[in-house]
Amino acid sequence: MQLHVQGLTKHYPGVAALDGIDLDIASGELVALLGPSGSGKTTLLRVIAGLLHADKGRVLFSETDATRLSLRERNVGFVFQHYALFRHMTVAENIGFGLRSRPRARRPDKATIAKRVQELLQLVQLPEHGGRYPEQLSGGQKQRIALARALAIDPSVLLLDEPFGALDAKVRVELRRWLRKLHEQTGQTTLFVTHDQEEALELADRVVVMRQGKVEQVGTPDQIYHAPASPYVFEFIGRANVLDGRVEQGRFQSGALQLDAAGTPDGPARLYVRPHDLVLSEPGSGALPGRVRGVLRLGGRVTSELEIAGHTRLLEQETFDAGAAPALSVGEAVHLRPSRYRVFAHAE
Ligand SMILES: Nc1ncnc2c1ncn2[C@@H]1O[C@H](COP(=O)(O)OP(=O)(O)OP(=O)(O)O)[C@@H](O)[C@H]1O
Repeated sequence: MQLHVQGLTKHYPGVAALDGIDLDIASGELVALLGPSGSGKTTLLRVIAGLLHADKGRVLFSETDATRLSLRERNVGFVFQHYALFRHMTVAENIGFGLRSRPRARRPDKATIAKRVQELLQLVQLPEHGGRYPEQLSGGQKQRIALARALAIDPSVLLLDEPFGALDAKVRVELRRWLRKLHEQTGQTTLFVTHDQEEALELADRVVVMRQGKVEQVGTPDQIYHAPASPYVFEFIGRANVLDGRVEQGRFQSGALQLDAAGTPDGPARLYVRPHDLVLSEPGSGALPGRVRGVLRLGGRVTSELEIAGHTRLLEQETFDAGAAPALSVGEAVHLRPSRYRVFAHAE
């Protein structure tokens, strides 16, 4: 099932939670909605689910206009961070709930429901847990059961709102890999809300970066990370070194540094470089002279904090291979060049 969102707008007093959102999700895609707190992720998910009505705009499931349909009619599956399982029901009863509560004409018989529940328990890799009660499960197991419950109704789309947000870091990482595998098995069109960049980049086919009720960029994890469309995306997605300068006739200049910046208009500009895209180079090659302020080793990663001469900003250099890391020492003079970078015009 495809999902289309057209011109969705939702205002609360003094805030545009959604400000003209357009989005097209292909059938079978796993898309992450990524943005800081308050950017409108949950509001968008709730409007798609039919839990909340937008002021303007449309939601379509393939060709069907779902804008006026109720939650039940939309037949979406959702899992929220705190959408607890029914405590008084066993795991199996929880999973079968959506099917049991269908109108009589569309309700499968008991044996069919039991078979479907068992299939789903297998799918979420908890085949022996059907008779347990939610309180007898770990946090991660509860969310896997919540996912099984959401899948039981063969939903048109699966909507997940920070489903692993309440779990500790190690379990989160395990579950996100598990979810990716599960998605490959089910092929279910899925929209996944997170404010964790790593989670979005690792899990999703495409990432939608949101900012103040608007879509800032849509792209594959690679595009979002390596070709961010704006300074906002660059700084939100990973670590960034920022250097002020100017673009003149398609070249970015900052002190001795000169780089190609074709496509960026002449005038004040900013250079954005990921810490691992900064490399040591020979002096006199138009590279930036700097001095080592500190060296931090964390496992196999060495992060060097460098002060660039003539600039107050600190740049960092890191390598993931400690063995190959140049042995920088504090106070040492170095020269640096970005191997990969983006230049954006910057209003002074
Ligand atoms: N019921 C409401 N009444 C008033 N303002 C609201 C309401 N719900 C959301 N908002 C506002 O709308 C904006 C978007 O909120 P939303 O919960 O969608 O953001 P979010 O990106 O999901 O944030 P978080 O990651 O913190 O959940 C915020 O500024 C929020 O304060």
